[in-house]
Amino acid sequence: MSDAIIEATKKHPAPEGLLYTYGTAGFRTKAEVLDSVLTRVGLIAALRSRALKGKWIGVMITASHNPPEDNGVKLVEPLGNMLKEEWEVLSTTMANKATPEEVAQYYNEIATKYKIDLKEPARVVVARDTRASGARLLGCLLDGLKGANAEHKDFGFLTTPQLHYVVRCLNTEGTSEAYGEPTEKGYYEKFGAAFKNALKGKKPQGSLTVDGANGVGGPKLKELIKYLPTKEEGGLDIHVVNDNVIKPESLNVDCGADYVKTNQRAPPSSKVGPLDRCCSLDGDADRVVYYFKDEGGVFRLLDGDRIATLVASFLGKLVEQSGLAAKIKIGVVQTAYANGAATKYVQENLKLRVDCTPTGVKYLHHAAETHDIGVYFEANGHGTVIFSRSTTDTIAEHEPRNPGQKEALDVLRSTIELINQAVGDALSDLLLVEVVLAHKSWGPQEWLSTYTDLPNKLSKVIVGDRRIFQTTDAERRLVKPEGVQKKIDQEVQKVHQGRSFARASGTEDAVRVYAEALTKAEADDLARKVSDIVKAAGSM
Ligand SMILES: CC(=O)N[C@H]1[C@@H](OP(=O)(O)O)O[C@H](CO)[C@@H](O)[C@@H]1O
Ligand SMILES: [Mg+2]
Repeated sequence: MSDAIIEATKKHPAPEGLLYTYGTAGFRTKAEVLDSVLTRVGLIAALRSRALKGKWIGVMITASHNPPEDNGVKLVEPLGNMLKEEWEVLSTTMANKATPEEVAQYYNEIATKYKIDLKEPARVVVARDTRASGARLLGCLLDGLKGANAEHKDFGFLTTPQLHYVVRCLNTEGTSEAYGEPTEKGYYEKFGAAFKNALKGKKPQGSLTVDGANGVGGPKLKELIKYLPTKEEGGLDIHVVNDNVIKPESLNVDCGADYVKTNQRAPPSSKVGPLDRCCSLDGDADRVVYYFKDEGGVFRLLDGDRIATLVASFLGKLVEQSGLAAKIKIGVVQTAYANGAATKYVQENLKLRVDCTPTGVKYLHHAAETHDIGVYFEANGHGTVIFSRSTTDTIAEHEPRNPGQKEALDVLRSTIELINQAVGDALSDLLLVEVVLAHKSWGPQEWLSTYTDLPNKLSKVIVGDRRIFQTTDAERRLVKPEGVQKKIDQEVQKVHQGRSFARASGTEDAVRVYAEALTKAEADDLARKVSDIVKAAGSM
């Protein structure tokens, strides 16, 4: 075995002087320096599968919303969750081993430490987004899998959530927890049918224009549309734009969820009329944000916070109408980037509990698991809803007492089917939003009117070493460098309804500064002041 591993690793030598980290979203950097990482990720995936007695492990090659020249890779656990943290550390160490011999030695060390039987089968399922470098990197990964004598299935192009779906299906096939058919077609069939059932005869109003960020989401959505009821059948009128995957250099350029959320504007190519619903996916279709032009022609954003509040209120009502309010409690999980107005709305109007976690889906997902129904979304549009096992059982077994309860219960059950519980999924999320809007007979303006966002600003500050910025309280306060938080507090107090925090990014070499206040001018000014404080502290 060691010889095969040495051979595979030799084919893709690690560039000198680079340090790789398995961060919040796996390994992610310029594609040209990722070959060696992919081969080693293949080895880790094989070990992880063997450690779990041959369960299927997923490997997704993507750099999400990053520019076209970047790429990345992340591992998926058997039920579609993010990689266990302990294994993130092993992956980082493996990626940074200098020589093929050291790689092979470390492979064996991991096997010894975790008592992994190297004769166990290893099963790995692979997919990628539409980046030009994907094919080459896939080759590097397959070399690693071959070196570790792992069996693999290559699904070609998939969205990240589709891969998570397939992994979960493969590992639950034939059990009482079976999630669906472990194929791309199975995904479309499952979510297509759930959409139709969850609509329950309600007809979506108007049309929806979906910006595919020129990534894998566009063509996959077009495929999904074939499984949805047509407009004539009472379905949704969907238009897909920015779906040019033939030109991978256009990926995420002047389009996509990150562009819209960060710039707080529609893609320049957008041509829709007032009150037309639009949404943008990111490069691997695990994020979605909605927006529209109001009657005065002003751009209005409906971000992840909005999706969370919309969905939480809908589910809350269904639970109540089904007669289950006493048994099932809903919680909402946010990060510090959630708009203060959204947090207040959930607590005061929806009367639901809000938890705040550090940035990164794994933290949100984990916190959401403590609720009967956990609704979690990052403000940037990444999120989903998860139902505890006992909640799913309660809903499945509940006997409705009257036609009203039955009606609500039917919708609730189909809605559960419509949600990709493995991971935040832009395609499933957008169908969910459409179902909720159809049931409420709401257009985007009604959705927007639920509360008013506080004006806000997100900035990036480049510093010498971002690791000196250490936080507490779900990243809302700095503990180091000393004295910096006090200076931030002083600035926050000077503006109306001010809130601001600074934290080191987990995916970029920068410190992010967020500020919100009663007026846009105050929010911008606060962001500038706090950025100056961070810059000064970072250059000491
Ligand atoms: C403010 C922001 O949007 N941060 C993003 C970004 O994390 P940073 O650690 O802030 O770089 O990338 C993460 C991975 O995609 C995503 O989970 C998170 O929401
Ligand atoms: Mg993404």
